[in-house]
Amino acid sequence: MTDHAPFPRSRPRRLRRTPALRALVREARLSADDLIWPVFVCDGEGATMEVASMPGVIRRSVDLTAEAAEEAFQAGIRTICLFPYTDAALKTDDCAEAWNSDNLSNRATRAIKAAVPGMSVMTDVALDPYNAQGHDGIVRNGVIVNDESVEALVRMAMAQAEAGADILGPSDMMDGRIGAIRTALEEAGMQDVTIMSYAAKYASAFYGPFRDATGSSGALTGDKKTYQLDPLNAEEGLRCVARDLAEGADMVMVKPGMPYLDMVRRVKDAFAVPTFAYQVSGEYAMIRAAAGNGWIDGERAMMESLMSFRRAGCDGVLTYFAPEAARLIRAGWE
Ligand SMILES: NCc1[nH]cc(CCC(=O)O)c1CC(=O)O
Repeated sequence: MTDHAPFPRSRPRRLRRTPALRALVREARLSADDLIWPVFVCDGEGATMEVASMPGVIRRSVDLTAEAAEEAFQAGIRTICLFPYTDAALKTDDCAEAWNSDNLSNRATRAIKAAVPGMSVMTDVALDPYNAQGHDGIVRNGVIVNDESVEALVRMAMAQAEAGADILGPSDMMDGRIGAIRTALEEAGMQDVTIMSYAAKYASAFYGPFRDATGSSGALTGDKKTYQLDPLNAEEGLRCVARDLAEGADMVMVKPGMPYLDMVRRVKDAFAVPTFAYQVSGEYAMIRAAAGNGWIDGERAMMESLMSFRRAGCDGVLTYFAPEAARLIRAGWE
């Protein structure tokens, strides 16, 4: 970096004086193209359910999800990510509902692709919505077994790809799943399906409201520390990113978002690949709760948080704020 001239030759405030000058030297931009909207899908028709710990977020039945996708598309959102709220009766130890071609997530994928062909659909590859044990992998005698879980994840991923998913998002953190899914896609002639790997995914308290939203918090026994990363480990996160890229991931993700922006920057600098972050449910809940209490300006805090992802090096962000932020961007937010 070049040294700047000493004061008063250098007066950095010169470039901050007017909106035009500030815009001229702005380094990063936030556009609706950078936003991926995670949505919760529930059973029924014309049905909505509120999520208590995520004010403003609702679960929608498949028909209303397709409608919401259409509206979001009008606002500029071009990728949507599906999470099913699965009936407890469909949760089993073998997680078979995960690869049912007519499960909620696959029905929603087809409905969205039919209603809004230009919308990219991303799906979640992990067994937790379908697992009686609430874990992302199959549990045998209290142990989350890796290789058997990977086989199940491959079946799940293939069902999602067949339903028309554009982006598969393995969020399970089992070893070897990216390679196994990539191989299966190639063998099935579905070589154009993309994979966004949840590569550096940490064992986080910030997922709490999400587990309520998908109904997996009740089922979960214990924690996810044997497969999700230790929050203190940065190098291990980088190794996971390297591994997932070597196995065939097209894009990688860091998760959660705001407490892990250092990881975003390190991943982007080290690998120079499409890099994403997930601003998770707990981050959303914090901003909403503080805003709801009048303690912060919710709109400005939302936009600033999203801009911080871009500054840190993210190509895009998964955020529950996506439609709201897209509308503000449309309206000329600076
Ligand atoms: N495979 C589970 C999954 N996929 C996305 C999230 C969290 C998203 C959020 O908190 O918004 C989780 C939760 C978890 O790992 O327990």
